Amino acid sequence: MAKVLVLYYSMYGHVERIAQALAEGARGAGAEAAIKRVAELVPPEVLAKSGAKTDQAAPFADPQELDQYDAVIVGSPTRYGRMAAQMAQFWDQTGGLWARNALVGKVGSAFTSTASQHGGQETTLMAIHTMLLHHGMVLVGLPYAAKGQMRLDEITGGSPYGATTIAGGKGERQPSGNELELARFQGRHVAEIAAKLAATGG
Ligand SMILES: Cc1cc2nc3c(=O)[nH]c(=O)nc-3n(C[C@H](O)[C@H](O)[C@H](O)COP(=O)(O)O)c2cc1C
Repeated sequence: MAKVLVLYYSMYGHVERIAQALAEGARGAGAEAAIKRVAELVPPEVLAKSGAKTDQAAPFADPQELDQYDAVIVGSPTRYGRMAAQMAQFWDQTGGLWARNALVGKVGSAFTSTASQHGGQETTLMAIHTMLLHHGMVLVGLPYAAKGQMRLDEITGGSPYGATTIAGGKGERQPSGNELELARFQGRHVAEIAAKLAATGG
């Protein structure tokens, strides 16, 4: 059974919801899936003023635990077309893992949320991919076999690089059924590939 970590940062809950769907998908493929988040860097009074969702059930991850998983799926809201500082700061503490090649050959995957439809989802996903490649991870995206990403009858996230959602300028839009289904597909796909790699000792 593959061990999958869905590792996320979410200020307003959109990325958190996609993280849950990814874990559901991974569990559906027989994996053991944990959902954890990274530490907040914004002061509590600023968070309160900005209406942040502070009640998130996921425990905080320790950067040193990443080598315990067969796959790590990394999600961050898009900030100026790249990942949030909270997520980058977490990975900036993984130099020791990098130095001993601890994540080489494990599966890495990415997901994100933007306010606007064309607000930089792919650049964020690929920035996460770059980071995962530096660790020697094997990238898994969201194949077009997940047909929901071709939909044109409604506004939808989802790209071959990973699951996404569109939150709206005030965070008023929640992940749609289609976006959650795409995230479940990605979670299943990651778990299946991680299980195959683990079975071959990869
Ligand atoms: C500093 C900052 C920069 C942002 N940059 C972008 C951006 O480049 N493109 C975009 O569409 N949304 C941008 N947003 C909106 C966030 O992506 C949005 O709040 C997030 O996707 C919601 O996800 P969450 O609920 O998981 O926090 C930005 C938000 C902040 C606070």
